[in-house]
Amino acid sequence: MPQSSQSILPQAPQAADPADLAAAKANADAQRRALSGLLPFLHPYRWRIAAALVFLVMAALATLAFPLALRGLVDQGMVSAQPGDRLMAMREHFLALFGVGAALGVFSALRFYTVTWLGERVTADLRNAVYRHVIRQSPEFFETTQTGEVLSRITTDTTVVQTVVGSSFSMGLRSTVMGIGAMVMLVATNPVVMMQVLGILLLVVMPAIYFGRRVRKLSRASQDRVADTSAIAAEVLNAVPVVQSYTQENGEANRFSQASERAFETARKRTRMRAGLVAFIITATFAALLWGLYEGTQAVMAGRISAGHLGQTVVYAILMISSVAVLAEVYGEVLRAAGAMERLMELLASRSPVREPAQPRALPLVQGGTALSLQNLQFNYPSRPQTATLQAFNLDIAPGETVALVGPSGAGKSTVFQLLLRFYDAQQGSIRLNGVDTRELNLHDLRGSIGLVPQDSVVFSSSAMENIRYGRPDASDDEVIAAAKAAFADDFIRKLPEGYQTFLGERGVRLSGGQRQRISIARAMLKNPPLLLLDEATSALDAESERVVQAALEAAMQDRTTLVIAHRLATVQRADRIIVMEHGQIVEQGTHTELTAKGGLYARLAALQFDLKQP
Ligand SMILES: Nc1ncnc2c1ncn2[C@@H]1O[C@H](COP(=O)(O)OP(=O)(O)OP(=O)(O)O)[C@@H](O)[C@H]1O
Repeated sequence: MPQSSQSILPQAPQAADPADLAAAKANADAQRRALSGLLPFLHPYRWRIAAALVFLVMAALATLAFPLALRGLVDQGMVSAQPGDRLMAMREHFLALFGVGAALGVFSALRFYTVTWLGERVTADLRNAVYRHVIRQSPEFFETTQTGEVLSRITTDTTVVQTVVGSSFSMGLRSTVMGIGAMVMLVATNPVVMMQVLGILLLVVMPAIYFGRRVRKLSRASQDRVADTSAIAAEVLNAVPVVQSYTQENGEANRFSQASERAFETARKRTRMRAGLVAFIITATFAALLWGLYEGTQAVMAGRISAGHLGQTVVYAILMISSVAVLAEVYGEVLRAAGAMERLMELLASRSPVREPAQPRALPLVQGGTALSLQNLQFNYPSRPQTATLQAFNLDIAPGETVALVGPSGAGKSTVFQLLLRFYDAQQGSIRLNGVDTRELNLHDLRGSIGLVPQDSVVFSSSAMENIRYGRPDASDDEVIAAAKAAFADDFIRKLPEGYQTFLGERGVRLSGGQRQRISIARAMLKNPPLLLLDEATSALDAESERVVQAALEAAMQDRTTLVIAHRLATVQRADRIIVMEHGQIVEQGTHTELTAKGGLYARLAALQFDLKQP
């Protein structure tokens, strides 16, 4: 877009504007903050970094020694009086040149290996840290951040950082060492040319810094657009059957390509900015070199310097100016990484609103289940602060009791589970497990004592054995099989092509709904928690599957406290107590018979849902 290049140039005269200065400072600060976020990741490898530096300096010194050896060859080797001596001297000089070349080769290889290793290592650590952090975030985080976006951050953003740590950074350092080395050599051999070259360098560096600000912003924007495309792809790829059944393939493909086009457009702007910079630097460098060569040849012809001296000066000047050119390029890359790092740091800085106590209390054990006490709960989801999802909610459950939660859709039944697991904290009131407030417990202890069988059974892309073992990773094969038997899953698992070792496909696509549920129930039974939360599925199971799933659930409820969001008549009838919820409140409670006799909401729901006649 024309405005991007035009908008930079007129900014210069306004630089004195305090708002502009403040913006520039904030920008530089953001850049520093983003990059300093890398330091903790580099720290463990400081000795490798030191080794890389040594290799780098050695390689740079070898490069710098090359013009010296060349000068020796030209001025001494070639101009010796005796032809025999000349041959000897030539051989020595060529040997010296070869030595320099070999040193350059070896040290460059060592530097390359060490630095690339660092890049890969630091990126892997960064990826792990971001993933480790994100996976601990509360559901609230995922309400605003799409999974595809997180994936893109973990993959593409870290790859940008990798380019810098594993390559640009070392290129930058090498160029700095070489640039300074060449400068020192130039000062020693030709101070006048040196001053002139320095002047030209200033001309090259200043616009680089100027362009850099925009490059970083555009880099961030470009990474954001790439993340948008990932977010769309992740969402749609998880729902391909729905997309196809609504024949929305074209629509979805277009939505994706629009997002990709936006990503391309931002990348194009960023690249054009950098291309402008490169054009400027190369032209300036060429002009400087040609001018230096012209001056040099004049000096040789006038006999003021030797041909070897000129050759040496020209090589140093090329080295120095090309170092600056590389540095400008590296600077662009570093800014790009700062853009990517900025977002990664934001992810790493996000704190879950569900805080763990500094001094957690131990969860006391109670025989036969967990005693639950929900007192005066008042809760609204953070994204809907005006709507109370639960209000004045009081519920006490004795150890071993089976309590069914029923009520119309949206009454807040699942919300009770969310609060029990402490995915959210209630604004008022308390939840106690065996007398201890859940906020005083370690999240690991709290959730470790609860088994959840969600409505949508989650099956991971691994074998049946591993899927069930997820409930207790240290369980033996026999224990897994016992849990599968208890959950009525053993039969169908054995009939799978490779029995317990059968790969179940991503999200368990190779299983039926009822089979997935039984895997999920077996997993919870293997965990053997004192408190079980069951969210019964209403999905259309055939009568046979329904019967086995029901049997599996009943087996799971033995010897523990169970809270079940009940949809099945059988569950409701067998529950010790039924809690009827409406608009986030308990409106009735009792047994099936009591509530049916009462003729209230439950009786109406039962008549509708369970096809019962109203009393
Ligand atoms: N993450 C969320 N953010 C905002 N509101 C939410 C969120 N999750 C649920 N709600 C709202 O809270 C209310 C209670 O939802 P909940 O899922 O607890 O109902 P439910 O009784 O389990 O319903 P169903 O039987 O349909 O599953 C609903 O109005 C729902 O729209």
